[in-house]
Amino acid sequence: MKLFTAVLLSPVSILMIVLILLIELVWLPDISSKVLDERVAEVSRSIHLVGETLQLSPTTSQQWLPSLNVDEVKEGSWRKIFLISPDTNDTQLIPPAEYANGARFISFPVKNSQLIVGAWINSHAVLLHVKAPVRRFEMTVLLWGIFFSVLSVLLQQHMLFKPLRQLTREIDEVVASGNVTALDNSHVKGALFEPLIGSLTKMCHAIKKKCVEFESAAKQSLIDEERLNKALDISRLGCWEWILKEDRFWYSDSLTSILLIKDNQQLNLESFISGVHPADRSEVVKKLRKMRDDAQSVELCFRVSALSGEYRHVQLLSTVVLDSQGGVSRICGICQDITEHKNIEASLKKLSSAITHSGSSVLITDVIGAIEYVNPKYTETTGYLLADVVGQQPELLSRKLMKPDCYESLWQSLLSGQHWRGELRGRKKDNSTFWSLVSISPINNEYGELTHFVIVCEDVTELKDAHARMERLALYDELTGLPNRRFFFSELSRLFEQDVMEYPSVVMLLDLDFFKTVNDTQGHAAGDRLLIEVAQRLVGTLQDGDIAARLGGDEFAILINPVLDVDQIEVIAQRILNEISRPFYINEHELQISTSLGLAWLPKDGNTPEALLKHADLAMYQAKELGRNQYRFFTESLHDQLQAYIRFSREMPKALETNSFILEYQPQVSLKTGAIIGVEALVRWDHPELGIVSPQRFISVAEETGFIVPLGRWVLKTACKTLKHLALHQMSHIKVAINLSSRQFRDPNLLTMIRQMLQEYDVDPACLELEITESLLMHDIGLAIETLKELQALGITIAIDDFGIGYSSFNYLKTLPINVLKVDREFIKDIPDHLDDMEITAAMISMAHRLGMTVVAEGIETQVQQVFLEEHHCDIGQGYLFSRPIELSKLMVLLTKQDAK
Ligand SMILES: Nc1nc2c(ncn2[C@@H]2O[C@@H]3COP(=O)(O)O[C@H]4[C@@H](O)[C@H](n5cnc6c(=O)[nH]c(N)nc65)O[C@@H]4COP(=O)(O)O[C@H]3[C@H]2O)c(=O)[nH]1
Repeated sequence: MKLFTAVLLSPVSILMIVLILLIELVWLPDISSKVLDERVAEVSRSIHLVGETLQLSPTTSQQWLPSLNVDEVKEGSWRKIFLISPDTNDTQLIPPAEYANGARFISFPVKNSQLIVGAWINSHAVLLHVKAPVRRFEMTVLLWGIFFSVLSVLLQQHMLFKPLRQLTREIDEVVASGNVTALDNSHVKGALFEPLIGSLTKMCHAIKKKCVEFESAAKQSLIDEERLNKALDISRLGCWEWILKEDRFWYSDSLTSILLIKDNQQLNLESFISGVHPADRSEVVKKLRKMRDDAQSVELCFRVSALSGEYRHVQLLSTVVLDSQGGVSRICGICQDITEHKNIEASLKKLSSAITHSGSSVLITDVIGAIEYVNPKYTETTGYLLADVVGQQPELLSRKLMKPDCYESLWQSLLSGQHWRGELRGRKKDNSTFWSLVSISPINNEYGELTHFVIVCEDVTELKDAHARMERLALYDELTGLPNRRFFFSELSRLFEQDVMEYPSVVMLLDLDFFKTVNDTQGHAAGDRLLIEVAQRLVGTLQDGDIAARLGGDEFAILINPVLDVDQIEVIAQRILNEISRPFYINEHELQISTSLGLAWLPKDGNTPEALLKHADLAMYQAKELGRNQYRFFTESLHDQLQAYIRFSREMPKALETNSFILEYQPQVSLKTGAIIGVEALVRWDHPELGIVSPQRFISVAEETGFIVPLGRWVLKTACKTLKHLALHQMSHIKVAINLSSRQFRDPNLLTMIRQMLQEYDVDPACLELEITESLLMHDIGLAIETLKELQALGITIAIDDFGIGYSSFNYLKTLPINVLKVDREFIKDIPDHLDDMEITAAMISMAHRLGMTVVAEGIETQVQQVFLEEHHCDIGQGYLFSRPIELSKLMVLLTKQDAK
């Protein structure tokens, strides 16, 4: 069909069709008409000849010939020609008789015998004659035309369309593959297309080149876009546009995180404003409206907040875009996250305010030390305003007021970029000088170049004065003016550092007997006065070069170095004892005290200052134990005591765990009835190596180490168990007294512990007696009284132990909540030999009774003592005369026997 159309539409076919159409429509009709006319003329001539032949008068004939009506009738392809006599009006058709040359001649008689000659000419036959060669010609032309058309179409197909299709396919493939340079022309045959292919290839290369250019431009544009986005991201910047007509905001991606909005969130004025921090909203709305209404560009700083509570500071810069009528159509601008700037600004503000309001003077100088800034504190301290000193070098850094080596080291460290700190002297506007603790820090810029110094000065003039005072205080006792413990210790240490000691030295330690009581009864001022006078007397007993120091409280130390005459030491010691035991007159009161002296030789009695002092201390305690107002030298046996101390303090906690402590009970007998009415619980230590150890050996150690607290708890618990045991055996009238040391008494848990114990063992508090000593009351008398009252409120009885041996005073005793007074064994033991003791004992019993107290006499060993006490109405007796301390089982036997009586 395609081929047919191609052939039909080929130029040859069209030319041929035009030619045939011309022949058929123009030339053939014309020639046919001419041939037919010629034939008619010829037949007319024949008919004429027939007329002549028929002898029709030529005239006549000629007359009628012209009038001969030759009627041409077209009837089918025939043409009839008639020759009619002029007179004849009536014509009758007579069928043709003869044909010749396409004409049929007829003759037929008509009315009046006249002849009518006629002829029919078969025009079809005539024209056929004419058309036949034409038709042949046309046929020939048609055939050749078709031939050439087909040929041309085939040639076109072969030479034009096929390569063209191939080329098209190639181009399609290239287009599909996108590889413009890959045009393969090997399949495209025909020289016709070579220029085209050449041009196409060129075009491809040109396109390729353009593509490459385009691609690289596109790549570059992508890179540029990415860079731009990165730059926007890094600078925390975004673009935005407010399309007013639609009330819609367009914004760049980077703004999502800046404005804390969701990805692709549609924004209009309302939703945009809803993201603004509530406190900033009204201002933002006002400014945006102003922009819109007044076509003004504005700059806005505000906060945006997210639902999470997070908020950021942003800065909005805008410009208005006008439409053709001059109205504002859009507002566009940029928006930057300035949170960090704001934070930095805030911290800078803080820093600046801190510097301005700093309590220290702050100066900022340039790199050569010229002042650029001073804060108000500097002005306050020195009197200089910024205007007075700007551009000048601070005096602090000048050579004038600094030692040369200090100046050198300061500038050396500063110029090497290091911080410097030290004390410098400055000068005020009034020319007076002051001391500053100066801290100088070099400031580098972002390139690491030294640009400034920040100098912070603390006025330490007062501090320096105080320091000097403190140094004095650090080495000297403020009250007495004597060297203090530190001074004494360092002097002692200095001696130990000597390699060879030509002469020995001696250390004396002393503390005042009953000083605490003086303090409590006469007041602290009197106590202080006493200490001052003691110090003066001590110094008075010594020679130049000897050191008397106050170690603290009522404790003094003396260093005699060197000791040229060993025998003289005892003389000095005795002199000291004498001096201290001389009465003191303070506030018009006569005070009599004594002291106990402990002496240790250097280097014999200690390898270190600590050991030497410890040994002198031990000797002093021994002097105290031996009755005070005496001196003792350190001996090896004292050293043994020290060793025991160390050993006991280590072993006691374990002993408690292994139940190595035992409680014994010493009966207390009513001197009226002779019946046992109570017991004193006394602890012992059943030591695996030492056997039964007396409390006199370990209680002091336990007190010093604090172990007395758990040990005391154990004693109380055991005593409560015993009380419960006694109650079970119907002996609930028997009281148990336990000793309470001062360390236990200061334990804040004491009351709670006692309450719990009483409750746990269901003990009647009235059966429990707590024995305290006077020394226990010395620490904080107010607190002690309060505690005792609380214990009494529980129903517990309080007894004061060892009464009479201290600075006991009935005046003082009456203020205390005490139920029982125990007269110490010291007063009993020498009855009846010492009249003094007997008188004192009698007085004590009598006074105690007046104060409503029960009196217990300790250490009764003889009948005489018992009788004496009974005579003086002592209530209760305790001592070996009645019983030694015994274990519970033996006590039970004793009590059972008594009950049986
Ligand atoms: N020469 C002689 N001595 C007599 C006579 N009658 C009693 N003694 C002894 O005198 C001491 C009386 O106890 P203290 O004055 O409370 O003196 C007690 C007390 O202060 C303390 N102590 C004992 N047990 C405890 C305790 O559980 N806790 C506390 N904190 N201290 C305790 O140990 C000190 C000594 O206790 P002990 O060695 O048991 O010595 C007991 C006792 O055995 C006598 O007729 N002649």
